[in-house]
Amino acid sequence: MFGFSEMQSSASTLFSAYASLAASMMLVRSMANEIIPNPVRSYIQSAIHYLFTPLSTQLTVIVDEHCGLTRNQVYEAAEIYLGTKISPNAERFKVHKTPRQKNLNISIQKNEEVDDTHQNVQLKWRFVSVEPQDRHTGEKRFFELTFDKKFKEKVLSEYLPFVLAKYKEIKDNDKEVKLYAMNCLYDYDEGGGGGVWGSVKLEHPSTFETLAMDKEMKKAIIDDLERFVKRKEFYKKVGRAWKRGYLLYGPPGTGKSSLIAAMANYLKFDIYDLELTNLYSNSELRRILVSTTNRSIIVIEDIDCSAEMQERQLGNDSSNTKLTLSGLLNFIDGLWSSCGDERIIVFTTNHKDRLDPALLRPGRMDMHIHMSYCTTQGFRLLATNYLGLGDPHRLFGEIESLIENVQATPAEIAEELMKSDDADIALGEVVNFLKRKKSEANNIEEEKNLALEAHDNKQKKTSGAEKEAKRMKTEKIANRTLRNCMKRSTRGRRHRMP
Ligand SMILES: Nc1ncnc2c1ncn2[C@@H]1O[C@H](COP(=O)(O)OP(=O)(O)OP(=O)(O)O)[C@@H](O)[C@H]1O
Ligand SMILES: [Mg+2]
Repeated sequence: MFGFSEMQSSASTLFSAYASLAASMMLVRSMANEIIPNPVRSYIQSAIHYLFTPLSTQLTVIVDEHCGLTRNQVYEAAEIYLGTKISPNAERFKVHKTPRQKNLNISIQKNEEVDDTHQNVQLKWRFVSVEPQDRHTGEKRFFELTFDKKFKEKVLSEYLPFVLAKYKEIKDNDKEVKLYAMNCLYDYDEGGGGGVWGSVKLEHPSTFETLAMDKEMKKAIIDDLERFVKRKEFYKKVGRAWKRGYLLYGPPGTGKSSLIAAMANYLKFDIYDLELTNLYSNSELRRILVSTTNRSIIVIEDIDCSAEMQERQLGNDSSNTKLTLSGLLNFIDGLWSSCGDERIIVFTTNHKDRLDPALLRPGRMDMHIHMSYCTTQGFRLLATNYLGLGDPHRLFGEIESLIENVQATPAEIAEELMKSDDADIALGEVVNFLKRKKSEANNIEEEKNLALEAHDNKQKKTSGAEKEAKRMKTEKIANRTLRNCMKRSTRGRRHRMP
């Protein structure tokens, strides 16, 4: 057993040992502080810290709201994307909408967390907002994305691009398609056009579902559009401007303008309606085209009527002071592509045969689309759309056999179908209309035949003497032309003689 005095002495020994150890430690530390330079010291400290801290398997990526002065796209994408991932158990979230947006936007609250899974990778997002430190700094907002370290590559190369693509999809869905026109009283504050163009919301309800046209042609157009929007890299690789040209031709009322609206609604591209008759020079045309935005359809309706533009001259002959077809073709051929991407150019005409051959040259307009008179297939689609018919109606057979022999446009058929909600009445109107049209066509044909017959008879009556006089007159003219040509060529040779 230890007595009290023994215990006292051992405690004091212990204390003095501790005191001397502490003193030597302090000495060593102050010596180390003096001998070992600062950077080496902090390296040793962090190495010791690393050795004694349990290894974390988690990695956190910070997605700041801004990168420099511009907004970080990944942040914007995360904000919108996470709105679609809010769990049903969430107790709070934010909702907002601007006048130009179609749908409500949902986003997460400060310090809220959202779990996500992508190809078996578990991810946790957290929205952090730091209050401003002083008057000069704003609120700092960012997302933290945490996941297992071993998926770092997968998250960076697959998951985040996936979030960006989803964001684009959501934005595109929310986008309002606009129709821009020049020198009109539309809203000029909408941006996109630098004051040259005014815009209104495109209210045209036409879609590929409502469009009556050859099924295969319709599919070919949709496939072509889809291929076009997906091929950014391809166009870059082959050094071509990322644009596509369509020529739509056919009689009035066959759906050319409706097809353009369907394309715009399908791709969510804005339409720029370019009225060439309002333009007077190539430089004006260039200015107008440069101020159109990406992801748009530039439309020139009735291009055959615009062909006269070649005649319109202003001032002298230099290429910029008059508007020419070649000026327009230069832009189409990609000279202006450096200031735009993802453009579609559409020309429409009622008379393909009247177009300048330069417009029809291969490679200029990528697709020539014929919008034809209503076919039986087209009629079925219109009847289904307008009357909501599920099964074939008893009048279909009669209408279809009439349609095969009459040139009626989808616009005309649609007008008849609109006359009543009652299928029997509306389809009866279609039958009457087609019959009327057929008899009109027969009458015209008859009149034409009669006129031809009369002409033939007149020809036959022309006497032999008259024929001989005509022949001699033609021969005289031919001889005179030949003499003139010979005179000119002799004169030309004389000039060139040394
Ligand atoms: N192929 C079609 N499918 C569905 N509806 C059509 C079709 N063609 C015409 N229509 C109907 O007729 C209306 C007029 O057609 P649209 O303006 O598209 O014809 P267009 O070919 O552009 O005529 P134009 O040569 O006179 O400009 C459309 O609003 C639509 O209701
Ligand atoms: Mg039209």
